[in-house]
Amino acid sequence: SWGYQDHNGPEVWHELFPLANGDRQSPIAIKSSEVKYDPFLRPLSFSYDLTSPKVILNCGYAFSIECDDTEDRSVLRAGPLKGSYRLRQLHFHWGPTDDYGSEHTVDGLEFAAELHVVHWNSEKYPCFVDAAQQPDGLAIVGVLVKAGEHNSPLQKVINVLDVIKTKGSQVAFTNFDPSSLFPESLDYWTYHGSLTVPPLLESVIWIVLRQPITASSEQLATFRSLLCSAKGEPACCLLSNCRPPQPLRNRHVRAFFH
Ligand SMILES: CC(C)NC[C@H](O)COc1ccc(S(N)(=O)=O)cc1
Ligand SMILES: [Zn+2]
Repeated sequence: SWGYQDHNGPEVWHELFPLANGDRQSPIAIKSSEVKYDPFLRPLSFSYDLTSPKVILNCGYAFSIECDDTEDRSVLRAGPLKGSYRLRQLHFHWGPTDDYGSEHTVDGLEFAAELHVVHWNSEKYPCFVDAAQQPDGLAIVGVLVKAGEHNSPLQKVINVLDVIKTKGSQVAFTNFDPSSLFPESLDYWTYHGSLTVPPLLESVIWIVLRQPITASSEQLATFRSLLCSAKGEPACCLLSNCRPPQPLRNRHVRAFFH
């Protein structure tokens, strides 16, 4: 199936997933000189319940912290959004070295990694899978990660990665506040895009925070020690799981700040 190697990576995803060549694909290259300040955009408002996260899972193409989204306990509101979006999961993308690995880029700058905090429109749709089929179904907060200082809230996540080395493994993971990974400034850019992995559904209101967070080189190296192979298969390290920027086509990026 699809992955991030030459034979099954982003350059060939269109063979199985025609949306790969769609007109609202993600990620994109953000050019700060071409964004438009929108005075009608509001500050982001989120309220996360520490007990929403339940398990951390190696899904083969990343690791994700899966949350209990059976009720509105952890939600994202305001910003560019109409209504309330419920927290579903959070995960990271990274590269083979600290020199690149983010999915969104800013003025040609690639960051070492990128955090995605995934929410779905629980006011309009009954569940994540339905919402993921709708143009306003998902809201994903993207946080750029640059190599630098050790990140202590992130260390809580990194400490369990050795227990979920192989694809399909999972372990309990709770009492965690996803906003502990956010930078101090909630300034953001926003645009309409897609999932950045197959099925590449064009259902995402992207909210990319301007201020990166940091992680140490050692912390970033731990991401790359995860395996995309299952237990008993020949070991294959997940060295990179970032999709390159996609054509902007007929889209504008709006800024909350100016
Ligand atoms: C049935 C489909 C919707 N299943 C989707 C699957 O759970 C993966 O969900 C996701 C969710 C978010 C992202 S990203 N990188 O755009 O934030 C990628 C895949
Ligand atoms: Zn992602």
